[in-house]
Amino acid sequence: MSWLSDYDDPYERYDESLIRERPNPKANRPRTKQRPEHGDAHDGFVTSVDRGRYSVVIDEGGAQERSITCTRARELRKEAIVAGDRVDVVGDVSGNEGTLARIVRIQPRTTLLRRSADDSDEFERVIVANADTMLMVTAAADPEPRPRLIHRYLVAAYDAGVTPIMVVTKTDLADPQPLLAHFEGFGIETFFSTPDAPPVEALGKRLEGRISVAVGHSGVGKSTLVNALVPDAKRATGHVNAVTGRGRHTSSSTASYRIGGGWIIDTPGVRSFGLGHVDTASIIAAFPALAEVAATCPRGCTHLADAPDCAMAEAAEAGSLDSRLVSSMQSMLETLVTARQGRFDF
Ligand SMILES: Nc1nc2c(ncn2[C@@H]2O[C@H](COP(=O)(O)OP(=O)(O)OP(=O)(O)O)[C@@H](O)[C@H]2O)c(=O)[nH]1
Ligand SMILES: [Zn+2]
Repeated sequence: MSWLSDYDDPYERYDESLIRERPNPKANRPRTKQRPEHGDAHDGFVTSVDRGRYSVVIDEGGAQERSITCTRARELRKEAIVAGDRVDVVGDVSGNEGTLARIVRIQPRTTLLRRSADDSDEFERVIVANADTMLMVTAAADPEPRPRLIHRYLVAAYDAGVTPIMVVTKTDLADPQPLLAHFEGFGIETFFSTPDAPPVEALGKRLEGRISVAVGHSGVGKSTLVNALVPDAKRATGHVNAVTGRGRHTSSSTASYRIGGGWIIDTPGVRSFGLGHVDTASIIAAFPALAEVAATCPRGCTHLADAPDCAMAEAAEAGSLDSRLVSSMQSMLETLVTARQGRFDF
């Protein structure tokens, strides 16, 4: 069979029934059972996906760490395999020129970052698996910050159980505080970056050992930041790199960079974050204190600022909930509702 018939959308389609079944709402469990003949499989980490070919790192962190190219077993045809996935691999795992191994199993995921194609579309695509951190890059100016785009990132992160952290670049050009005021209630860990002082040390330490997914729209300085954090990342953009598999399709493919014992996954899949699939309750659940109060809201409460008898708003008023958290949440939910109504887009 030609590999062309195994073509993958880079943000592969995902069978929603899998999500409904998963016991842990923040992750999914692959359906495929490990077959006995794959007992000798190797552990791998998927760094990029390109047209049915997967770049997979074998012996991660070991003396023989290497990147190999894989295809996937026929029984996994309907499964989305994305950067960040940990997989079982069989076949020729030498990584020698021209060799091709085979992914036979997706290991259970801790998180799954998803998006829908657009805000009215409930069909989900998987972007990145197993990320524990979302590195949101935004500029204080040039381009103008887009608080509602950041709401989108946050919605996707909270929904997936991924911790968002923010890097505000270009603080040499403008005061970042007005932007940050939009999210102050969420208590997001924030770093600042200028060309003279990229937060290499502090951020490097924060990302050490993590799987981080980098998001940010064009021009905010994401590449500049990643290059500062990962000195050989630049080389990775110029030619096909052994670890990242990044090459010809630099602008349209996912790249994963080593940072300490962790990874930064930079993917174009997050440029547009359709929110059609997101359920309000799963975002509120990211804040247990909020979720507890929201459970006592009138049935079908939107929790928006104008919602009648919203327990969240009442608790903020009474001082039993952080009013900044409630107002940040109200404003983020407003973005979600507005987006769903098709009243704005990016
Ligand atoms: N003044 C200032 N300029 C910056 C800063 N960081 C990046 N830039 C400039 O902003 C421009 C865009 O930076 P990039 O790193 O290419 O931005 P990007 O987010 O990767 O954008 P794409 O490559 O389109 O995805 C470049 O001209 C950078 O030199 C900063 O902190 N301050
Ligand atoms: Zn409410």
